[in-house]
Amino acid sequence: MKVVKSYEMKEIDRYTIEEIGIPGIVLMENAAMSVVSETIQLLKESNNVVICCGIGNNGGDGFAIGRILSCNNVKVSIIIIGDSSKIKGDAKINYDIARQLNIDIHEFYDDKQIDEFKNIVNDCDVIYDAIFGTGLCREITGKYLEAIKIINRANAYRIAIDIPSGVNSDDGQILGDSVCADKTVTFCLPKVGLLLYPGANYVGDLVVTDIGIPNISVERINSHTTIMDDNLARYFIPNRVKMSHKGSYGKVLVIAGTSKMSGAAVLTSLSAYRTGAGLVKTFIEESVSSVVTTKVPEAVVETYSRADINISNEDKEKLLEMLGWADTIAIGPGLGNDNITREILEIVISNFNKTIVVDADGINALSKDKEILNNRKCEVIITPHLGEMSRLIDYDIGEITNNTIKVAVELSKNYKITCVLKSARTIISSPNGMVNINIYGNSGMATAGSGDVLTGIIVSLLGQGLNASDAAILGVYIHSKAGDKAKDDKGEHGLIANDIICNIPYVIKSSLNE
Ligand SMILES: NC(=O)C1=CN([C@@H]2O[C@H](COP(=O)(O)OP(=O)(O)OC[C@H]3O[C@@H](n4cnc5c(N)ncnc54)[C@H](OP(=O)(O)O)[C@@H]3O)[C@@H](O)[C@H]2O)[C@@H](O)CC1
Ligand SMILES: Nc1ncnc2c1ncn2[C@@H]1O[C@H](COP(=O)(O)OP(=O)(O)O)[C@@H](O)[C@H]1O
Ligand SMILES: [K+]
Repeated sequence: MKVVKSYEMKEIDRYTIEEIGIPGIVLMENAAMSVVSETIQLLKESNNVVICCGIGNNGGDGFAIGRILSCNNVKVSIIIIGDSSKIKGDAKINYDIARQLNIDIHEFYDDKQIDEFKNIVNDCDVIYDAIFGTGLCREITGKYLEAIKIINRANAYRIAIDIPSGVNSDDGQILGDSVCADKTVTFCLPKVGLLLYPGANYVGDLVVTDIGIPNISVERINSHTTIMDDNLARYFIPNRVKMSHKGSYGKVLVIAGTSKMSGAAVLTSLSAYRTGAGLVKTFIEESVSSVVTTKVPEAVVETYSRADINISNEDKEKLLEMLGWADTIAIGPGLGNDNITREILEIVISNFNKTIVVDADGINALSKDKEILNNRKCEVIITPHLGEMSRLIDYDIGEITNNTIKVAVELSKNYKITCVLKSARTIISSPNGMVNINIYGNSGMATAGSGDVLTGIIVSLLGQGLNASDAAILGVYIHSKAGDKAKDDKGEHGLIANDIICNIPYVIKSSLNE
């Protein structure tokens, strides 16, 4: 599904109204009706509903919602925040209708009305927030800020219209403060700001409604941003065919684990199998290879020595032979931050001619020498968390956190690689500028080894024939849905990486409706 920024949504509206000829007032009516149909059940127990309206079209939606609810015998009060004499266009039409119907309308224009505003808001049990929508364009101050704070303190259920007032629809930043909604009803398509943190914290349950905008208005918008949803996932999952054998589903080479972190090799190899890989070979330091043979008996284990500071000629030969065997490679989890890791990475990148996933210590090696990336034969997916990204591009973590999409896109374009920037809202960016935002997962997944599992899932999908971008997007989806299933079972606190692995098969099975 496409995700849009404010200017893209405005262009969709403009085209629909000006070129197709559906009047704006019709869209506003559809928008209001869709909000009422999504929320009327919530009003059953409610005695007092308050609609806080700004003076733009978001406020216009609010006036129309007020009228529809009032016609359905719901007790409604409308409070206009701002100068009502400035209301114009479609919003003015709905404002005038509300006045004609004698709906209870108040104004919060200056400090003199603040007590009245507080009393009305504190007395209600449901608040519709129609102060600002996609037109919010600067820091919120004065009475608007005051109003948002009062709304958030009220003991009421809060429903945001299109977007919580205060969230920047383009990047999820909070412009001063924002209404903290229990539910957000957004129109036509999700806005980027609803999905990224911190904005996502203010959204509550998100519902996207159809307001009668034709597909053609949406299709002509060249949005670069998408989300993977449950319906779409099944079309990405690689097929299994009856006439097949283990070689049909990918020969996956996992280069991971050292004596300090042998478990990383176990997690990555096992995840690759659980995602459907036919054959997984694990290349690991000799002294800890028995950990893999014991914990993943299905894996074929090849060993090398880390006794010296350089990789031996014999081990290099062994590695080159495996590069000829493999369909795809994952390199980095628990591999150690030393010269041998850098050497192995360099050998892989400069000799292998298919697609690889570089994670963890593989990324740390790249941070020290990004030139390795420019001298390559293979396609590369890298999967940094925010700290690894900070080391890789030498930006402050805070700067990366506030600009996840921009930073990932830049890296993808500069090095022509697929970037999976991992966080609570993982961003997947492709060299062609396309971006996918992952909306699933939970804080239980912030646990050691969780990233190793993701690497195993992505490399497995590569082995089964997906291209880099699809493997990264579907891999992140499967990982986070498996994390969500694990959370349903165990909660967030005790969730460990192994629980994510156990749930991979069930996510794939339920996506395929098997
Ligand atoms: N178009 C359509 O077909 C449809 C659109 N729909 C609805 O329209 C919404 C978009 O409406 P919109 O463009 O009128 O913007 P909106 O969010 O109401 O805000 C603009 C007002 O806020 C003001 N303002 C901004 N920032 C401010 C600040 N920090 N502090 C104070 N003031 C600030 C700004 O003032 P100005 O910048 O002019 O001074 C202006 O007065 C959209 O989200 C959806 O709900 C639906 O009905 C479906 C059909
Ligand atoms: N709060 C969260 N919500 C959703 N997903 C999360 C959250 N915290 C971490 N994750 C996910 O868990 C994984 C953690 O990976 P990483 O930091 O590399 O772990 P490790 O290095 O221990 O394997 C990433 O896929 C990340 O997106
Ligand atoms: K709003």
